[in-house]
Amino acid sequence: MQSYVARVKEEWLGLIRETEPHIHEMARGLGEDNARNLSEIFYTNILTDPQAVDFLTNEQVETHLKKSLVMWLKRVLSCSENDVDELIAIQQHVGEIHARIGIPIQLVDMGARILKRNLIPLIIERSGSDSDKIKLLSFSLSSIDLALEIMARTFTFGESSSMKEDENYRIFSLLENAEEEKERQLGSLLSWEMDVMYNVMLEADLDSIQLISRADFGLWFNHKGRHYFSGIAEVGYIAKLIQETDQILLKTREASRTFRQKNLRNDFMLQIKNNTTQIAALLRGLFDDVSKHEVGMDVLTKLLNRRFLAAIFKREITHANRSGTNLSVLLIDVDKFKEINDGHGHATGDDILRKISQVFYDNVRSSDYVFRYGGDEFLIVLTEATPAETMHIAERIRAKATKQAVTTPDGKQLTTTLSIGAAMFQGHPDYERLVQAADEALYIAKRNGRNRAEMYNPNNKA
Ligand SMILES: Nc1nc2c(ncn2[C@@H]2O[C@H](COP(=O)(O)OP(=O)(O)OP(=O)(O)O)[C@@H](O)[C@H]2O)c(=O)[nH]1
Repeated sequence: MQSYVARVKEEWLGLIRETEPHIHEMARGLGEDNARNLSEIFYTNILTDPQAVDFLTNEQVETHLKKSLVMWLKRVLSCSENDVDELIAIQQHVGEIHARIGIPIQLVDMGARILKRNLIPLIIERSGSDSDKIKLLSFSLSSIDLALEIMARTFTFGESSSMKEDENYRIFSLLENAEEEKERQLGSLLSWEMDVMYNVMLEADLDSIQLISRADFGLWFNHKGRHYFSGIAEVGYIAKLIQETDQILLKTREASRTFRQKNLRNDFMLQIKNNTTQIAALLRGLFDDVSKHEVGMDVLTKLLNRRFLAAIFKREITHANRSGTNLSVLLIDVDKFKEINDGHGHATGDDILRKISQVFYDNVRSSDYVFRYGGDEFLIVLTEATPAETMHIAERIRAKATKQAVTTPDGKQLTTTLSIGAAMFQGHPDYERLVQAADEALYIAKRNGRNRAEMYNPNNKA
């Protein structure tokens, strides 16, 4: 990304330098005179697309987005050498937001097309010589393309990492049923082994024995298992054993179509048994060792790791928008936690974090999500709770947490308090807005004396 930014900056500077000053003036005028109108046309068109409606509400468009597009157009068209760094940063920021919200790239492409198509007649209509108009057209379209390209680059960059987190979350959810999955796969491996044994004992044709890589277990392992546990050495050993087992089977098949010789039969069965036993042991180890926290849980508190925030919010925001149900967050901070650490040691601090994490966990429903957000900060996503219910849960958590005592190294009982900021989802597709609102409410809770919960109120700014 870094080298791309350096390259694109040079290109943008080149475009500005090679454009004559009076064309710059014309472009600035073009933006000043038409940005508002273009923004109207842009959103009228975009909102006819059902895909766009999932991401944009009319209210957002009216209150924020139209204005932002006006600003964007004016800035891109009047860009001077001194503005390039800032403009690149803006495009990257917008690209990041698009990725976070999960706007489909084809929607962005459609928007670009609408803008350019509507810009061309406006240039033709302007006063000036034909040659100047061609230069203006070239400068305007190139500037817009540069801006959109940076946006798209950042978008794809962000998208691929957010897709990775989606995938991690999927794997994490799957491993929540690890016990079940383990038993199923061990069963599947055993069933293949039994199949081989029966065939051998019945002196059946060896061709009727399926290769392990083609059997249910092998297919599961190659398509799913190896990805669930990717990066762990045992995965490689299992893959090798599967290959080796197939080799044994193929070689024996060649040597003898049936097992008339008893010693050949015994050798073969022993080798197969030996390999499947090893595979089973390795697989059992993999499932047992990869405890949840390594995949998605915070090690200390066993709560969700914040890297799943985006994946979970994306799903829950889509759900809330589609079904019109409530979505809310609580941002929780332990009061004066530094004093606890400093006064009683880090281990006591850790004990407190563990205890209150349990309170969070015990006081939300199973459809809610509890994240460790930072050191002594926690974030709870509440599904389908009204503002009153959200505050009720916040209050219950606050009250219960104050009753949690831990024993300090000098034998004293130590309790703590929490400050909580709550916010209700208002329809903005970018979850960071919601978290920011909760953060403002948390700030107010701290300012109003700590050990309290506050609901975000746009009229009561921090
Ligand atoms: N024991 C322990 N401490 C941690 C952990 N992570 C972060 N911290 C500490 O948490 C403290 C957080 O303190 P601050 O956020 O500065 O504020 P505070 O003392 O809670 O004060 P207020 O938030 O203003 O009430 C810092 O001292 C961190 O070192 C952890 O995993 N274990």
